Amino acid sequence: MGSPSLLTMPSNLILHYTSEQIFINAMVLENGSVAARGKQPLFSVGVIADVQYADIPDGRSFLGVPRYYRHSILVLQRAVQNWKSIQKVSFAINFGDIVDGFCPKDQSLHAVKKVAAEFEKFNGPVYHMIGNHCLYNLPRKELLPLLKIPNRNGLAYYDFSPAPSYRFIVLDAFDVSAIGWPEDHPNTLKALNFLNEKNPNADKNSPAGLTGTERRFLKFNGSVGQEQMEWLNFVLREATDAKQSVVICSHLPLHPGASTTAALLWNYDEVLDLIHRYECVKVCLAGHDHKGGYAVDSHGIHHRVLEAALECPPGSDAFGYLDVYNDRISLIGTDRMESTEMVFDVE
Ligand SMILES: Nc1ccn([C@@H]2O[C@H](COP(=O)(O)O)[C@@H](O)[C@H]2O)c(=O)n1
Ligand SMILES: O=P(O)(O)OC[C@H](O)CO
Repeated sequence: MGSPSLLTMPSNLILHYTSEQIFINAMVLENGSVAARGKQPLFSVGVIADVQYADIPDGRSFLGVPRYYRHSILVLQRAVQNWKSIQKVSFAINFGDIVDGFCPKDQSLHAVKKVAAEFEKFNGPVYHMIGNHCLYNLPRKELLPLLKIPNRNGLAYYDFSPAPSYRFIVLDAFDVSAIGWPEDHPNTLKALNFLNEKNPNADKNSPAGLTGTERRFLKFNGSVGQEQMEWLNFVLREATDAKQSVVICSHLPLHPGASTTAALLWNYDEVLDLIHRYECVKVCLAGHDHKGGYAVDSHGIHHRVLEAALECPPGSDAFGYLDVYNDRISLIGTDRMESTEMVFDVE
């Protein structure tokens, strides 16, 4: 990138420009002072959710919403091209469910590798998280190395700091879950006991008879276990001490205002209680609830659930990128992914 130059044009606008980009950076007010305007982001991040690729004919969700299993990888390809064309996008986050549960099991490994290879065409790091559909296809011990997901004893939670003033936390929403662990694993047994207690239906994926937020007690969801909660508390304290703003990423949504109740993390309430003890969390991003959603909670935290790539009719798209500033994160969506401006207070 060339070194920035200063122009004045017209008389009250100050432009910084480089050979690659021109942006309005400040405006001279009538009293002669200079107001910051249209600042450059600290960094930008590509985002996509629920690709759910499978080499099978189009289908529908249980509720009848069309799903385009072969087209979704084309959406991912266009997302990667888009992120590559925007030079400021320095890394990307995939919000889980890269391959669909209907993928024939003898093709699972090939399908996961094929989607992972598309992400690798991006010229920067890609941070993945696991979703229920990933776990229908491959056990954790195969999946995590393929997606290069950092893990502790198979638990896929981690954090990273792309700039001194920011910390990203990736949760493992299927920590206590009836999918993905061996049948006799303590977390499988804990999850099955929990579902038996909370969901009276023979099909534990059915929310029939459950009301309000109880509808989340479904087998295709999961929860953050105790060890992960302790880690989350530790990272939030560290981020607070370092005066960092935190973005939490999870396949399962954390707030009922931003998601259908049937898609929520089982213990979303406990996670919210914990993050509300701190002031560092500014934005929570998720996938899983394909139609997408947005809400600001009682503590001013923005919850944005991303629209799914899987449900894009051929030729349409759902991906985006985040422009990250000190006091706001702008999601710039393409096509079916809505743009969202998330403004927050910083100390
Ligand atoms: N209202 C619903 C929604 C879902 N199910 C069950 O969940 C499975 C997965 O649903 P999809 O959203 O992926 O189509 C589905 O096969 C049903 O078993 C349900 O029972 N009631
Ligand atoms: O991505 P799926 O197929 O697990 O569906 C999740 C549901 O849409 C959540 O409401």
